[in-house]
Amino acid sequence: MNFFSKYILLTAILIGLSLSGYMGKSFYEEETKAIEQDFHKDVDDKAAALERELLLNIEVLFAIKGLFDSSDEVSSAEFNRIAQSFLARHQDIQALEWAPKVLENQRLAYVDSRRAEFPDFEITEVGPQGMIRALDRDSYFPVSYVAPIAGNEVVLGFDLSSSDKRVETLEKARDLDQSVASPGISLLQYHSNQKGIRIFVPIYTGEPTTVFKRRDQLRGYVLGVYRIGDMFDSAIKRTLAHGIYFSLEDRTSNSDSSLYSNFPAALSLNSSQQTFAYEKSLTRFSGRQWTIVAVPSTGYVVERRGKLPYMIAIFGGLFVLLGASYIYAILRRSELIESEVEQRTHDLNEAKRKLEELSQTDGLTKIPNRRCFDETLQALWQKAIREESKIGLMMIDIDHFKLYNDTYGHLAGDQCLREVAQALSQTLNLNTDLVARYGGEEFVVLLPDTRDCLSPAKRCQYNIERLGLPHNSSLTSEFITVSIGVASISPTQDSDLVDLTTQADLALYEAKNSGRNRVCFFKPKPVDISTISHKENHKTCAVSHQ
Ligand SMILES: Nc1nc2c(ncn2[C@@H]2O[C@H](COP(=O)(O)OP(=O)(O)OP(=O)(O)O)[C@@H](O)[C@H]2O)c(=O)[nH]1
Repeated sequence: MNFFSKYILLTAILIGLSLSGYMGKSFYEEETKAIEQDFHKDVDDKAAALERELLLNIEVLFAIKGLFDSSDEVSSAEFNRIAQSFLARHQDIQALEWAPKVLENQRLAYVDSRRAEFPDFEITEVGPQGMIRALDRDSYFPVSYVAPIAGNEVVLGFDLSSSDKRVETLEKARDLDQSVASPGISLLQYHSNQKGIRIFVPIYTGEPTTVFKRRDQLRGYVLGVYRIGDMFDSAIKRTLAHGIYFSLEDRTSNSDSSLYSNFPAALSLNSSQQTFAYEKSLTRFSGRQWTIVAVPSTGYVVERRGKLPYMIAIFGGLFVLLGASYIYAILRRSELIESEVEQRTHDLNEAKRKLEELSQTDGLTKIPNRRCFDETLQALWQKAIREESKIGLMMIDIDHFKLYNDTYGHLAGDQCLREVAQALSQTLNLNTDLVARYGGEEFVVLLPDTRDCLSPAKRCQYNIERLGLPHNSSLTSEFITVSIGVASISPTQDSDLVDLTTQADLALYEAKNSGRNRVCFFKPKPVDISTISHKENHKTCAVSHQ
């Protein structure tokens, strides 16, 4: 597999995996948004339920206010009767109370009148050691009626105006003629371990329309004490979703005050939960601004998480890897086929090369054959014409070879031919010269660009005789000898290639006729026969063309 294919495949895998991951992530984010919307809706539902609960509770106070508005003297029994009917339906009310305005000069008479019902009755306030008789002041707002009395006995006679902060709240309610809620308060004195709020509703004589008249005509306050935890729980029970952690904050003033929380003590929020954290402010009521802070539990999120994003990422990735494996297998297979084709082509080329070599080689002597000689001569001829160079040709014939065969046998004759061919090949420079078997016991040597053909011819004649191959029946020598005809030509466009072989042949003929074991050189015009002796017994002749 080449680098480019690998690079493309790897890039495709990376892109595929990234896309799968991206799609999985997109689905996951979409799912997160849907869960977030669900969560907001659930919290909004609960906030609305709490608002309804609060309104209902405030309505209870206005219903009791109606009782006081319709009568100047509401007895303890009347108050208890209506209060009990509300308490039966509102489980989150700690107490419903009536606190009339009592001036300092009315204190004794008032206390006496209340003692008719409660012998130990006293106007009280919180002292350093517990409840004490209220200190003297211009006016008091002692809790006269309490329903239910059980569990709330301690607040009977408690002067609401014994704390400056509370006085502030009372005066606000009085001046505005509205219900006003206190900040979160401890309900320990009511034997409750949760936080609560008091909501005060002012009661007047008649219907005062100005602040001054309200201050003047104030009769007292109807108040409700509410357990915030229970109120919150009963509101939550009316909605369906579970698994949400809530905390209720009073954000009326700048400093937050926690009124209620169902967060587990050791809860540490993970990043997913923090992502979903949501705050919902309730409609302002009785002068207070409450806010719900909500965080889903891990179960809430897990319950709503589907497996689709993971499936998309995992199966997408697997699909990409499978696809890539399939493509890899196909590429690998085509690569194997390609390499097989290459190997076969190589084998074919090798076989072809060998065939060509065989077709150019003589089977017996393993030197180039006649065909090779003809083709080489043809090529050299054209080259010599272009380069205006010479070509030399030797025709070498073993002397009395028939007699050799007859004497030593045909197989020995074959061996003799091999040795002569080898001697010729070793004598000449095969890088430039071509030694070939011309046929039978005849050899040719092509000498390209050679001015002196005679010297190599004589070397050949000498080296073959020097082989010392015995030839007892030879009429020329006791050893194998050769006759050599040499011709040399500078070819032109007008000259004929056959001329060279003819001339060499004529020279060979002359060598044979003039006694064998010699070199004859063809001369184109008559010349004097000159003898150039390499060794004394190596004869050379020249033959002129007639
Ligand atoms: N052993 C063997 N002999 C061959 C081969 N080719 C040709 N011959 C023999 O070579 C001999 C050539 O004989 P001739 O043409 O009469 O020539 P010669 O006997 O050498 O006589 P001159 O050439 O005149 O010296 C023949 O007897 C062929 O049979 C071959 O491949 N192997």
